[in-house]
Amino acid sequence: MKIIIGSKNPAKVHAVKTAFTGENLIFESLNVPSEVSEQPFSDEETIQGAINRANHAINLGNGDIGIGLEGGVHQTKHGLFLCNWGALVTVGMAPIVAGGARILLPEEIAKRLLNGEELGPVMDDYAKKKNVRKNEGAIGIFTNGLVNREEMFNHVSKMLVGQYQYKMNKGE
Ligand SMILES: O=P(O)(O)OP(=O)(O)OP(=O)(O)OC[C@H]1O[C@@H](n2cnc3c(O)ncnc32)[C@H](O)[C@@H]1O
Repeated sequence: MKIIIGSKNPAKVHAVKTAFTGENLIFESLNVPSEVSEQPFSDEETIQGAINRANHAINLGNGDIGIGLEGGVHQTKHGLFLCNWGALVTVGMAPIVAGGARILLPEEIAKRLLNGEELGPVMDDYAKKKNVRKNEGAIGIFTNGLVNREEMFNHVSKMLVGQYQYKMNKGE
């Protein structure tokens, strides 16, 4: 089975690879467009980005399964939350979607995003590190390393694969 991952971000690629079990699995990772804003600003937009990435991945890579993972933020009356979504697409099935754990972003980060900055560079600046988005992620920084981005996306990926297996077993 050929699984195409719609990103070359190592935190995402490792997260997907370790979510699948079984034999004869071939993985390929491709940079594909999300066709949403560089910084998605709602659950709706972030889900759409994940689905778009999954669709582009399966088509471009000529795979059996396409996976898209997308990071964004979502405004609530309690503040701006980090949100992450994943989508799995395969022929003959509606897209399967799953969401990741979410945490409230500090006010100083939220302000910068509301002023149009992107979370990736803002996190590097805030944490005085390079490529936070490819490593522990904002979730890793703000949970003191207890939950990192790969782990969070691995949970999302397992929820995608598990739902896919359930539907396949039921013959849906
Ligand atoms: O290489 P790709 O797959 O594009 O990965 P990405 O991290 O750049 O892209 P996402 O679409 O997942 O995230 C959208 C934006 O939010 C940033 N972002 C999202 N979650 C983040 C996190 O946990 N830590 C740091 N930046 C994050 C990210 O860097 C982008 O600027």
